[in-house]
Amino acid sequence: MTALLEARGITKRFGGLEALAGVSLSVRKGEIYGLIGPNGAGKTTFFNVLTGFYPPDAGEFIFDGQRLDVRAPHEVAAAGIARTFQNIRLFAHMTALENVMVGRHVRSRAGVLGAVLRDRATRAEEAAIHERALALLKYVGIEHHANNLARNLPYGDQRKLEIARALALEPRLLALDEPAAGMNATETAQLMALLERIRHDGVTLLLIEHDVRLVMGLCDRVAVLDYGKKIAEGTPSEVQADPAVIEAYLGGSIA
Ligand SMILES: Nc1ncnc2c1ncn2[C@@H]1O[C@H](COP(=O)(O)OP(=O)(O)OP(=O)(O)O)[C@@H](O)[C@H]1O
Repeated sequence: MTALLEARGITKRFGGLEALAGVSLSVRKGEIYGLIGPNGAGKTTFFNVLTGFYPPDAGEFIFDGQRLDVRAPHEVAAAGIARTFQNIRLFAHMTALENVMVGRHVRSRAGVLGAVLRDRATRAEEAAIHERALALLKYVGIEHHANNLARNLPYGDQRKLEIARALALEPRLLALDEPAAGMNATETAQLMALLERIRHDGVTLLLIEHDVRLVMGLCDRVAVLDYGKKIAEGTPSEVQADPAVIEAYLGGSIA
């Protein structure tokens, strides 16, 4: 399998703190790749550097064979990478449907002028965006919430809505920061089925997750970060048995 995303020596410092110390890893096309590690290990920082929130102090990302040169978060979306956040970031006062339509507009061709003039081509594009947004809500299983305000959705459904909005960008890589956080067992099981389906439909997944059952049950490979360094990489069972990993998790088993 070829690499979709390669991180080469990614380093990020905050003052004297090295949050990422030369992290290299490679996510293959079509796999579900987990990024795990204790609190403060640098996982979210890795996502933030990947998605243009912070520039790296050293290192580079190669995406689908090309150097990823992003200076702002919207550029990474155009390159084919979408993400969700640890703390849900939805437009709380917009409906579920509108939240997904906003994501979709990044891919629209009408632009600002078209939106102002609202010519026939623009109206046709709007209708298509509306259709597609509805289809995405259905895909993640929350079409019944289309006209409800995002903030009124149950927590697990807000997480699914975030995923629908990210999918509206038609990413080749979907980066999920703790997608199961705050979910109960039923919601987590539904989420796992959804993530499998997304992968099956051709999107590569990179996810940060603390839920061990989800990581072990879903990921093809995982990398373990500890104090900004990659200390292990392999299949979930390989990593689980790695002494350095057990040590990083304070001497306990991570299962
Ligand atoms: N903007 C920032 N300014 C200063 N320090 C930061 C910043 N962002 C992250 N850090 C620090 O970098 C380190 C790595 O943080 P990060 O959030 O990436 O860890 P994490 O592995 O995602 O942890 P968690 O599992 O708790 O979310 C931490 O020590 C954190 O305090």
